[in-house]
Amino acid sequence: MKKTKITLRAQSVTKAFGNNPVLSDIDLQLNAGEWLGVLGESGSGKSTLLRILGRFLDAEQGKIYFKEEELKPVSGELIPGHESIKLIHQEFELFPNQTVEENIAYSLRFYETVYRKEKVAELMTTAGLDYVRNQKAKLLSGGEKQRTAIAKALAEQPDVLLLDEPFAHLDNHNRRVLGNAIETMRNQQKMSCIFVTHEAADALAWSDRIAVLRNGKIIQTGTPQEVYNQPVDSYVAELTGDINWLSGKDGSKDFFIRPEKIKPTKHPEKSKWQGKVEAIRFHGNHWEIRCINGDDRLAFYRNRLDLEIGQQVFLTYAAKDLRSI
Ligand SMILES: Nc1ncnc2c1ncn2[C@@H]1O[C@H](COP(=O)(O)OP(=O)(O)OP(=O)(O)O)[C@@H](O)[C@H]1O
Repeated sequence: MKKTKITLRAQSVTKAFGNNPVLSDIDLQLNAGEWLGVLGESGSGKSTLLRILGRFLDAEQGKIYFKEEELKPVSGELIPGHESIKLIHQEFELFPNQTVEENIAYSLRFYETVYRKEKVAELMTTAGLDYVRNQKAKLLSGGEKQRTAIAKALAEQPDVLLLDEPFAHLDNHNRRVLGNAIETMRNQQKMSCIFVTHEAADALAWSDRIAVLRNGKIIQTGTPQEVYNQPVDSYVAELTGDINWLSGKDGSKDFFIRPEKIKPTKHPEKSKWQGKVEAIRFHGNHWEIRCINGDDRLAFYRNRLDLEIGQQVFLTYAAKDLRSI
């Protein structure tokens, strides 16, 4: 069997700021070539974890390994960080008065001129930055800054890229441009990446594997499909998407089901739930139909609008799609 190569590993990492415990007993590994999304709410400890992994902050307990090497504490070092690990902070840290091209070229300043120019041109094209190559960094939009920072980091050909909320504050267009740029860069430079995000959609779309962080603890790791379809608890279920709760035998809300697993049926005798349409919401690529029956509510999705408010609906689903937690 092929052995998985681990690029970066956190072992039993614990961190507190004063009396505030921020990370407890974190075990995490990043495999070679893998994109790992750390998904967690604001304040769950994501940035702290990245800073420890990037060697900008020391853990109180625990160890960090890069490949086989145990990393030494940062305190006492003149320059934090690690030459093979690049952390891109939320503030990007570009040279504000230098152009996009100059910012990227800086990372390659020790290389020979012809190679440097070629590499900078290639990175700018990949990151979709040609049209702003002569723009000063301080005048760039958030998305352009983010792409410049990533291109600048990639110029150094790190083994590991650590991205702190890469899609934060970006509109849909810029998310797509950045996403495409990341995809291209990812395919070209076989590097590993950990990105942290509070957006489930980003974690689901861009990760090979997701680690869910809650109050400084990793409560689930798995492929996006595993985390979405087999969440370990209702917290992960609700963090990663919409759910409907269904009553168990004693009336408690024991089961949940994703809205996309529910279908209307024309055969009342086959239905497992019935009610009236209470509200209809348009989400662009689907309609959300919200139904009510007494105190119970259920939502499901339709890709065309063939129901109206007040209409009686009979709904069905497969037993395998019900999850109990
Ligand atoms: N240098 C620090 N000193 C004291 N407390 C800190 C420090 N850095 C972070 N914290 C605290 O640690 C906790 C976790 O912060 P962290 O920035 O890691 O969370 P996060 O999940 O990245 O949040 P966000 O998504 O809002 O950026 C927060 O309560 C924060 O206030």
